[in-house]
Amino acid sequence: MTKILITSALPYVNGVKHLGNLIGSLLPADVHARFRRQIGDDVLFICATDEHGTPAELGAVRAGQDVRTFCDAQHAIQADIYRRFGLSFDHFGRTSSPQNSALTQHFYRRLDDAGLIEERKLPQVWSPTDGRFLPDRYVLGTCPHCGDPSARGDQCDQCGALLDPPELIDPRSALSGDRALEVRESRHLFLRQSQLVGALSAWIDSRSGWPSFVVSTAKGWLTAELRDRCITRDLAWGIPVPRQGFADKVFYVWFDAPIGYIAATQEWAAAAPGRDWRKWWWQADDVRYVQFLGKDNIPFHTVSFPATLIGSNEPWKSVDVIKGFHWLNYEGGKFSTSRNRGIFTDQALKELPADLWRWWLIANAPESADTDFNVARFVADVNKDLADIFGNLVNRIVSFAHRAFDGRIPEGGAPDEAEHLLARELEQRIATLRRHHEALEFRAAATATRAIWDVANAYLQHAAPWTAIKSDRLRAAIVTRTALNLVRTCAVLAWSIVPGLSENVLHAFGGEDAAPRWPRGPIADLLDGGAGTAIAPIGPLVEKISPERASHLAARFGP
Ligand SMILES: Nc1ncnc2c1ncn2[C@@H]1O[C@H](COP(=O)(O)OP(=O)(O)OP(=O)(O)O)[C@@H](O)[C@H]1O
Ligand SMILES: [Zn+2]
Repeated sequence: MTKILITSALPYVNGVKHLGNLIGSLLPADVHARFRRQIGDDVLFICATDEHGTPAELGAVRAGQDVRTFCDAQHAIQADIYRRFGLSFDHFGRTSSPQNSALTQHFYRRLDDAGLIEERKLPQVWSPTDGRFLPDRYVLGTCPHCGDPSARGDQCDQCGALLDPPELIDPRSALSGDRALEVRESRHLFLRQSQLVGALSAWIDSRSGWPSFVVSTAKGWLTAELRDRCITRDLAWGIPVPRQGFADKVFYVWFDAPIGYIAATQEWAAAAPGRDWRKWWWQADDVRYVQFLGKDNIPFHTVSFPATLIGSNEPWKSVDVIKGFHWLNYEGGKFSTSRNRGIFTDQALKELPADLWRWWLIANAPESADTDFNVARFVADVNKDLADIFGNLVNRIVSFAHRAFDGRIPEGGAPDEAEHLLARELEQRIATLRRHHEALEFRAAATATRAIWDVANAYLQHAAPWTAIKSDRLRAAIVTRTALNLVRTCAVLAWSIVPGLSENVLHAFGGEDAAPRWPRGPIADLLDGGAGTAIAPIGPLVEKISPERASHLAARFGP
């Protein structure tokens, strides 16, 4: 049994996430966690909302709430959506927890003791009207690189440039619109990442199994002149900086957010007796740690956070594998939260069951390149894969068993050549599927899952128990028994990707396992077993998306 720690990039607290966020981090992490539980590994799957920083403060201002109240509500909204999407976190925490505050201050002290923190004076934008410094997104203005007039102090969404507020042209306050801004000096703390280039390079070289673009992005940051990173901000909302002269400052959100993986594990441990977070994070050489994220998060997880962990000189667990994703784009353009472009997770669930989205996203995960979401393709793929192939398979054999065998797995008859062939083929295909899951190859895992459904359909079509029953009841019995077991096996194998659909099937077979076990032992025995088991009727497993509904989706979410 392997101990597997899985974390997904922390969704920012501000607002409902879109399908791009889902496939770029949360969903593949869930599929992997489920698969690992199925093969009997000891899994801990941790996530949290990332709650500090200026977008949360500004969101609260817009909502007319204090930041804590705003974050409480936003966290609850996201937690509910992820539960309905079937994301099986062991804990979904919050970076605004007391645990994260204590731990972030601990890391700061360790880094300071190691000589890796430096105080510097920085020019910062000050608003006389607001009576405060305006970091990051508190300043709006024109991008100095592309001239876009809607750039924010931390970033230009148009050209992607990372910015500092004083660089903006025609700057104004996001709070009051004040244009009479001044630049004043303010003291800040820097994490001296430049001192750690050697250690970070050696650390990256000691890892394996990362997608090549993750490695090259990480190395790109290390070979380029690695800049020391400012880890404090002139804000009120955030984790206080325990240092003289810093009473009105907090840590920068990107300093405390990844520490939140550990803090959320502490929250998990505090929630029930007998749980020990140290087993996962402290001298945890027996743990395999896999992180899931979208490509813009790579530098923070391959440079900044490891710098914090390594710089602390303590035996913290660092990530073994970083599974990065490219972008899921939407109908030829970008998903955009600020422009409300694309399909958002709450709307998706109002339209269709979670598993339809889960299936398509995993089958089309942007693993090796950016991928486009397109409503027409989505409808066609889901109808074919889930309704025509998987759903039809289940309905045909279960309803036949009810017509011909009283809704039970029939007894009698012996496996013939067709069943032997089927068992051999399945044995190989299950091994292939398992290899893809282990290698974090999600598209290939979906393809291999669908291929098994195809094999099952072909067997059923060819062995045709509805014909056999007219002349040879024993032959019809063995085919029905085989096909029912095959359907159950298909459901078990697909569970990590489409847990809701699979559980509908497994419950009909009387299965109640929290995580249905991956097939063990000879497949031939599995296919021949279970005689006498009653199977509850299953209605249509997947309702096909009708042309009317497809037009509605296209009209609502089209380009
Ligand atoms: N279009 C996308 N495709 C794949 N992954 C994405 C996409 N957009 C964001 N992500 C990933 O989603 C995760 C959560 O991101 P976060 O909540 O911080 O939103 P974000 O990066 O600000 O995205 P946006 O600005 O589009 O809302 C991150 O790992 C990020 O890389
Ligand atoms: Zn720009």
